[in-house]
Amino acid sequence: MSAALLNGKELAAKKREAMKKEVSALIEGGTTPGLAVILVGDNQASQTYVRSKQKSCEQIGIHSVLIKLPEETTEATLLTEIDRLNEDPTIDGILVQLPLPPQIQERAVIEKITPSKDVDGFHPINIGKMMTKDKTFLPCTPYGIVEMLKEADITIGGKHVVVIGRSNIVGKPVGQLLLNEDATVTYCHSRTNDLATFTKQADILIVAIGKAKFIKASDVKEGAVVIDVGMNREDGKLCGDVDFEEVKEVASHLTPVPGGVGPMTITMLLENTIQSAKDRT
Ligand SMILES: Nc1nc(=O)c2c([nH]1)NC[C@@H]1CN(c3ccc(C(=O)N[C@@H](CCC(=O)O)C(=O)O)cc3)C=[N+]21
Repeated sequence: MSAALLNGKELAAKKREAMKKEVSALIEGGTTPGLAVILVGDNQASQTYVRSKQKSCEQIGIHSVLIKLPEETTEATLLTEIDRLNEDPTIDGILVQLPLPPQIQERAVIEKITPSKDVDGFHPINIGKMMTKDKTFLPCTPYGIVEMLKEADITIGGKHVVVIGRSNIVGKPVGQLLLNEDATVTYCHSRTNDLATFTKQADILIVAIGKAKFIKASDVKEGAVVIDVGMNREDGKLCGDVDFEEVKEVASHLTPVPGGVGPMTITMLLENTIQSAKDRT
């Protein structure tokens, strides 16, 4: 058996084509969506991601502003910068690239962003709204995963979803979003005993643990849908948390890395920014 690929790159391109038209119409009506990205320090991976976000904005006509701050920036300086952007009427979305240097508290920064411009969906108010299924900005990676499942006509309701990883940006919210879609959700993590017992029960397996090729064919039920959120660099090559060559023989659907979840993450960031511009009062 060979799994069907869940092609995130292709779906991202399709969605961005539609967004381009939407942005043109918004600009026509006098509203140019604007995204501000703040990058503190010169982490190599972060610079690459930020460049990719900017390029994507450009492609579809979103106005993007990059604010580069030095590694030694204090928390107070960053908070002041965020406040300025909170008040800036040309900015609909604010993204502070994570991780931050150790002298800056992530929590304080996320809470400083006004919830109506929190296009990452990381603010506790927006997390709360997601839990209660109120309208809000959904975190981009989980949102992108749900969009990919829907595009492939994969039923979520009633399915057993097993999530490996419990981060605030991927594991926890992706489980919550799929619960909102009536899945039965199990969370596993680094302290789970006998992990394979759980993974083998998954109809939909979401892997976000940050260990290259960690999930093998023997961990996966025949016909399962496998979503690989991993982004590991192995001698310059990008590689997921799933052993692709093995798992493609047992899964019914599988996301590649690169070209799977990653491009959808950025696409949903653009979507949230457009939504925010539409909500401008
Ligand atoms: N405030 C904040 N929001 C984020 O959304 C955020 C962040 N901080 N910090 C870092 C992570 C990581 N992240 C990625 C997004 C897209 C790809 C992506 O498009 N990857 C391509 C490959 C890229 C390559 O070749 O390096 C792919 O999977 O095909 C990867 C990683 C967003 N993050």
